[in-house]
Amino acid sequence: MDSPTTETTPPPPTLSGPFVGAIDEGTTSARFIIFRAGTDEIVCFHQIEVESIFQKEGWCEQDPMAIVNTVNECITGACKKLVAVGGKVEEIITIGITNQRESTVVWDRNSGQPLVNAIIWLDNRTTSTVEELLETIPNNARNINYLRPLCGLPLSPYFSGVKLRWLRDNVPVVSQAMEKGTAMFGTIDTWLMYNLTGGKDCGVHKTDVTNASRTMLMNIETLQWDANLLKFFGLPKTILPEICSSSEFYGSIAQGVLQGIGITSVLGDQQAALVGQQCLAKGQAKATYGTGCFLLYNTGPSIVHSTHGLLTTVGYQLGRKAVPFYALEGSVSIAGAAFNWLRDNMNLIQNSGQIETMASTVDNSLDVYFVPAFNGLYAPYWNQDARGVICGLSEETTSEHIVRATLEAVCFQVRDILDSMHKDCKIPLAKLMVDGGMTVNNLFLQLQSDLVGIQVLRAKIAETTALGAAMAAYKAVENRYQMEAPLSKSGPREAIKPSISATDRNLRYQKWKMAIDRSLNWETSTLPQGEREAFDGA
Ligand SMILES: Nc1ncnc2c1ncn2[C@@H]1O[C@H](COP(=O)(O)OP(=O)(O)O)[C@@H](O)[C@H]1O
Ligand SMILES: O=P(O)(O)OC[C@H](O)CO
Repeated sequence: MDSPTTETTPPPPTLSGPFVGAIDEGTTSARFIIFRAGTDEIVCFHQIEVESIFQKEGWCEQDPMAIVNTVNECITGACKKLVAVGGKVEEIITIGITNQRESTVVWDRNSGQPLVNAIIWLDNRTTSTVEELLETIPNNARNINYLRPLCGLPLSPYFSGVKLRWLRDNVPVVSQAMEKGTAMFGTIDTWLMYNLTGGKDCGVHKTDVTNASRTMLMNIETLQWDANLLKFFGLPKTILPEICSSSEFYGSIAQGVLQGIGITSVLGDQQAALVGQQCLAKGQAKATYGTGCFLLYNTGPSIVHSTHGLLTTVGYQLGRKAVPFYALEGSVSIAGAAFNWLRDNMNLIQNSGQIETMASTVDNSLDVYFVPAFNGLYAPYWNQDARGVICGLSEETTSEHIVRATLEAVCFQVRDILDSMHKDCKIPLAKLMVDGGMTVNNLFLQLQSDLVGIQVLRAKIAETTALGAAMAAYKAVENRYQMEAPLSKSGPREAIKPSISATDRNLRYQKWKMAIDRSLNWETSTLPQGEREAFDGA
């Protein structure tokens, strides 16, 4: 007789660790991504958009508590997904943080509550602060590069020190707290870490060298807060976090699903992408295309001071005793953000999925050039008074041409930066590693390769920023981990090669430069004297 069969439910799936988590708090969205440790394999992730608040023209803020709550929701969401695919949260051995840089938070030491909304890096309210600071430069020099030898950066509304000075001058609750010693300052990494490690009760107040290098307050050589820079900006040292390396133990998570797990890396998002792209040797470069676009060129342990409008920044320092690696950076403030504008303000597109389809229906941009200098132009121009222009419109121009010209605008801005990098470093780049939200767009990558005339190599995973933070976090807990070793078994990166002639490329670039000329100094431009008088008299 056959033995009776018993109905059994299949065992739940199992997925063994160890895992490493990475918080990626970007300008547009926050995400928590869980990787299999030491690889680029994403086990699961959870992503939520973060709302920006535009109170006045040129202002851009976010609610600091909303940032913390969104990150906590992402952590909870991703951990649930981990369990659903058979993994165990206890096997997450460590986590890293990567973040939108320069965005500035000030909070109260006693309550742990923010004193104002976070001023986001894109925010342009501080143009007048820059003007006032320029007036204080000796010999009436008004030189935006005056502080470069100390901090590697030009004076610009972009950086946290300028935003902090604006808060000191314009928000009494902040200036009073600074005077009383109850104010605490942090970029988004610091604010998140403070909250994750216990807030007002026991939250740690730390940052890493990459984020600190974007404040204009850190000395680029000593990697410590600089007394002369603090004096220039009129800011007290008591508000500043402790500067640490990018890969070490910062503190443990105080509550929630990850309670007790250590935070062992912090990197600004662009530096994290440099690590995630494994651009770990001098001479390697990457471009990340998200809200903005940022090209980082690894200059190894040497500090290269740009004479062509690039920034000198810390690339990473992977351990307390590790040698810091530096980078030259070309920053473009409006890249993917130009498509948000086409969608939200112009109604030219409904979603980002349409961009490639629309731009592909036309063979070229019909000589339309779009300079999206909404908040001035960053590298290499550093012209805070530039404003956006669209040139070359004709009766034949359609939405499709404008969408295509918007893609090309990002490509031309990258050409501007590559030209500066070539001048500063002398060696032309043979290829460019690319990543970020815009790189899902195949047409865009072809245009990028065509308009700069070099090979473009698409990253194997889109989340290189989070990957860089995960790699640095794992390095802090696993001595044997080699960051240069292959991360995955999948084949080589996809290479996109130029398909237009150098003559065509250069002609189009000259037209771009003409469009740039029309956008520069727009905000402060006035009519020539004679014409103004005629107008006033009319
Ligand atoms: N297919 C696409 N073509 C062009 N741009 C895109 C496409 N998909 C997304 N984007 C742009 O990429 C940006 C989002 O990229 P992401 O890397 O997530 O940004 P961030 O890290 O700044 O939050 C948005 O500004 C969006 O407009
Ligand atoms: O939000 P992203 O990815 O465009 O990055 C923002 C930069 O860190 C600003 O410097």
